[in-house]
Amino acid sequence: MAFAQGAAHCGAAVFIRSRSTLTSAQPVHAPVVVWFRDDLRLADQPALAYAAATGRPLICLYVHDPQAAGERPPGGAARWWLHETLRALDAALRERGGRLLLMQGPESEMLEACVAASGAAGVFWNRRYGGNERDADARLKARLRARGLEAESFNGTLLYEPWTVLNQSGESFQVFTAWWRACRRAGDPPPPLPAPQRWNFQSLPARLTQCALKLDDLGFAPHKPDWAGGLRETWPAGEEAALERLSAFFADDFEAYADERDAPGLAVTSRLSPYLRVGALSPRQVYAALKAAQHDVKAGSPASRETSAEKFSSELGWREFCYYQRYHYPDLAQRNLRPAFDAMPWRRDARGLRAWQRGLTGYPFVDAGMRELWRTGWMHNRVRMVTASFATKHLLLDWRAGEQWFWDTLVDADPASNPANWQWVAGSGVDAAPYFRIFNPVLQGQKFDPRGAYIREWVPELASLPDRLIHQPWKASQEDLEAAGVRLGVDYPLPVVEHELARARALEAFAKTGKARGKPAGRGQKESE
Ligand SMILES: Cc1cc2nc3c(=O)[nH]c(=O)nc-3n(C[C@H](O)[C@H](O)[C@H](O)COP(=O)(O)OP(=O)(O)OC[C@H]3O[C@@H](n4cnc5c(N)ncnc54)[C@H](O)[C@@H]3O)c2cc1C
Repeated sequence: MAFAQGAAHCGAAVFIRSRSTLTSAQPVHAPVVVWFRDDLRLADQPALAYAAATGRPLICLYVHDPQAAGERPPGGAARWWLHETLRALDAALRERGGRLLLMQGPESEMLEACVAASGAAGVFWNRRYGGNERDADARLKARLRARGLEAESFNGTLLYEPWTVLNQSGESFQVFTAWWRACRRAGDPPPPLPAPQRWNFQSLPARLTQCALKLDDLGFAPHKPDWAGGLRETWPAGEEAALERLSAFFADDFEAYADERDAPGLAVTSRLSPYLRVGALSPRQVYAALKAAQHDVKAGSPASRETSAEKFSSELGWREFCYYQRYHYPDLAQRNLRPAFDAMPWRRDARGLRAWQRGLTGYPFVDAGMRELWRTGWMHNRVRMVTASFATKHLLLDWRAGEQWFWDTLVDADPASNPANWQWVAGSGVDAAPYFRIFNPVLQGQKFDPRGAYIREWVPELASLPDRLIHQPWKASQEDLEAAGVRLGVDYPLPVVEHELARARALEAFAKTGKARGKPAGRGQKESE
């Protein structure tokens, strides 16, 4: 903490000393600043491409602001992932003769300090979509422009800007299918931009290097204890790793995607979400790869390619729709989008919450998911739905409690996709699953993991149970349990709640919310900065 304060102070001092240079005309050799945020890559990075095209020397900046624009700071797993991705970006820039300048402190103060100390002629960034972030970016852009600097923002995160797709009344869409159809009618997004061919970096003045931090100083990586072993084994970081994952998915798994994407034990989904989250990869790059695969005869039969392409592009669509919601409902992570849910009698159940978090609910499919999450920082989508349903319906926990746990433990924890999906599962969101659709965790497991491969991997204490019992060990006879070496209630818990009772309790609670189904109230349509 002392270090952070020191860095902030250092930045402010530089800013004040150099303020006068900002008002004069910028000399031709003045550098430009690329402010990296959720776009930690070199290719299809519109702000970087624009900056490089000016021909001016580049300063590549990343600012860690623990309270960035009043938004929620990243959770533990996301911080580790950010650390690794920043390291990879810095290495990529160094290979090209530059570096990533790291600063810590209030972000607009740090940015203006960087501008002042370097005499920069312009600042370029890709947009963010949180309400506070957009307001902060708009203010910053106005301040920089008022001082005669060029300040420009770009779309580096989405296929379709959220204010461009509205219904016939000029309002935001509430239903995914109608919204996605409208997006598709708008045509394909532009193709991805290549990484700059020529690199010209500004050598950093001493005033700036004094304020620069080392990556380890940000404190993103765990030390004592180092709990990130499972994350490290699972996720190679950076743009190169992201592009490899992208190619591997389309070469190996794409054809099976439509049929097998719901089976967590088969691992055919792309696993691109962590890379998309930090922008090591852009959605336009993914979309372009999808289009190429659709026409690639090596990617399977035409029919399977078509259905896989349809499914996969609609999943990318869901990502976009989550951002659309974040844009139109800036308090997506805090407020029930359907006000009727304000009357929901959520339970305060610390024991239940803890059992769920630790993967000890007694429902093997749920527990496998929660343990996969804890170990790898990721969970398969089907299992995310089942575990979130279990938390909000079987345990009647407020969706915000579950969302917060995912926020802390997911490497892909996303300010749009996480709350939007939690509200979808809970029933409180836009175009949400009806609350009365309550997943049966046993049937879900039997359907999507029929041989129990996924459970055997993540709940090894049950590995020797036969397939017919692995989803419901409480139905096993004493003989079966002994043969499998399981002592129920000792090696593995009995269910924390009985399914039918939990279901009835959830429906009764839901009835208390009344039938009111108000239209979610959003904020006006205004472009992002
Ligand atoms: C309760 C819950 C919480 C979630 N939290 C997050 C989160 O914090 N961050 C996150 O990226 N995703 C989240 N998701 C969505 C989804 O589970 C993940 O995006 C997906 O599992 C990532 O795996 P993949 O890359 O292999 O997906 P694929 O099936 O290969 O899909 C390709 C891409 O499409 C996007 N996508 C797929 N499904 C969804 C979806 N339902 N919503 C939004 N985008 C989607 C992702 O960017 C994904 O990488 C959540 C889902 C649920 C049910």
